[in-house]
Formats: sequence, structure tokens, C-alpha cells
Amino acid sequence: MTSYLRSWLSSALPTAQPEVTITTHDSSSEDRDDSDNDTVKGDGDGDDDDAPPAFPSLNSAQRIGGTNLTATAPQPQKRSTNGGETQLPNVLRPGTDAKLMPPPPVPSLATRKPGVPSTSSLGVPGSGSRSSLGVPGSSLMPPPTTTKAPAKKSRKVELAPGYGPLDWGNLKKSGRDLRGVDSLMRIPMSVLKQHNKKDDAWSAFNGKVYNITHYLPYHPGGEKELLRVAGRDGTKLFALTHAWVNVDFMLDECLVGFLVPDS
Ligand code: HEM
Repeated sequence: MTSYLRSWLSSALPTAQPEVTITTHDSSSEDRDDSDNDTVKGDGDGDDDDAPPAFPSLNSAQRIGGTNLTATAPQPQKRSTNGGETQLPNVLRPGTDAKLMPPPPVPSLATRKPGVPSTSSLGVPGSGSRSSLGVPGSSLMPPPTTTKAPAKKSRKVELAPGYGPLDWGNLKKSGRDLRGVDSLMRIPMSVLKQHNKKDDAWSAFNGKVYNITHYLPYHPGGEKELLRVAGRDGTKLFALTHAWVNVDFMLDECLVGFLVPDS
């Protein structure tokens, strides 16, 4: 056997490889020394040929952290000499890790109801008290505002292609004359009333008079709604529908003057 392996190895390794040492064993010796890791085994009938590399590696931080370097090295093939007890890393040995945190208790999922947390197993503050936040059910439930349908249906209209909010912004920036007047004017109500047509619509909001003609097809509420205030003071109607809309910003390029009392 030994001579066969020696001839096989010498043919498999044609060039001289001085670092490889071929060791031979006395076939009668049952006492094999497996700790000789620095040489390639030549006896072929050993079990260590397929042994995995040491993990964690010998000089790694994991091993250095352990108390006994040799004891924590996993050597799965090696039998222990102390009474046949398998040598385990410290963390796996029973009784040695009293300082480790015990595993968390398994919550009894069977008794859980959807949306109702089990007392405090989730660690959510206030989850044990159902009315702690004044929300019926629990603090984990979505607020009722998101579970109910909106009270009012949107009255927004579908705008024609090319008439979206960005298009209006682009038109304002284009430099095109959207006012139709040369300079800002003092406008009495009698004058405002004359601009009440679709192709010539003025409207007053908070004392400022705007030419809304060009904005009509861009209005998300529709042309018809906006035309209701043509030739009128639209302040009240505007506030009733969408007080959050910034009319001064939206129509800044359409300002024609300021509403003044009739003389
Ligand atoms: C010229 C001034 C006005 C501007 C700049 C303007 C602008 C807007 C904007 C930006 C929206 C969309 C609001 C949103 O997305 O939340 C909107 C919606 C709407 N506007 Fe106006 N608006 C004006 C005047 C008016 C007036 C005077 C009326 C009523 C007569 C009106 C009726 C509506 C309606 C009904 C909607 C749909 C609201 C909804 O249900 O979502 N708007 N408007």
C-alpha cells in the first residue's frame, strides 16, 4: 500500500516540491498522530483527508476571545482524551454560559386576535391599555380616519392633455402676457363686472383683481366652476372650496389691479 501511494504521488507530482513531506507509517502501529497538520498525509487510509479547515480560523478574534484556544478549536474528527467526552466550544457547553440571556418566551399566538396585541409581549408602549391613546381597539390599529371612506367626493375634473399644474407653471414662466393690461390699475366693482365672459374673465380675490381667462382650462375644479366668479368678487366662494390653495402664487402673472369702492 505504501509503495503504491509513493509511486502514485511521485507520478502525480512530477516536479520537485520540497515543502511536501511524504510520511510513512509503520502499518502495525494503530496509534496514529492526527495532530501533524503541517504535512500532507501519505498514508491514504486515514479519515482526515476530507477534514474541513478549522473554523473560526486558528488566529481569529472568535478564538482569541475564548479562554482556551485549543479547547475551543472545533476538531470534529478528534476524540477527546478526557473520558470520551466530546470537546465542545465554550458557548455550547451546558452550564458554562449562565451569563447569556435566556431565549424569549414564545408568545401564545393561538390566543392572539388580529389588531389586538397580547398584553406587552411586543414591547409597544401602551399596547396593554386599550384606551391609552383614546383610540378604540388599540394603539396598533390604524386611526379611524384611514379606515373610513372620505366624507366628500372629489369634484376635480379631468384636465385636457397639456393643461396640468406643471403646464400652467410653464406658461407663467414663458413670458407670455397673461394680464392683458399695460399696468396695474385701481378697479372699481362696476369695471370688474364688465369682464364676465369666457374670453375676458376677471375676478377679485382678497382685494386683488386677476385676469383668469388663461387659467380657465387649467383649473382642476373645471372651467364652469371658475366661471361662476367671472366679473365678481370670488373671495368667499374660493375660501369655501379650497382655502388652502395659494391664489396669489398661482395667478401672480395674471394680476391686473386692486379692487376699490365705486366712487
Ligand atoms: C382663480 C382662482 C382659483 C384657483 C387658482 C383655483 C385653483 C384650484 C386648485 C389648485 C384646485 C385643486 C385643489 C386640490 O388639489 O386640492 C382646485 C379645485 C377646485 N376648485 Fe378651484 N381655484 C380657483 C377658484 C375657484 C372658484 C372661485 C371655485 C368655485 C366657484 C373653485 C372650485 C373648485 C372646485 C370645486 C375644485 C375641486 C375641489 C375638489 O373636490 O377636489 N375654484 N382649484
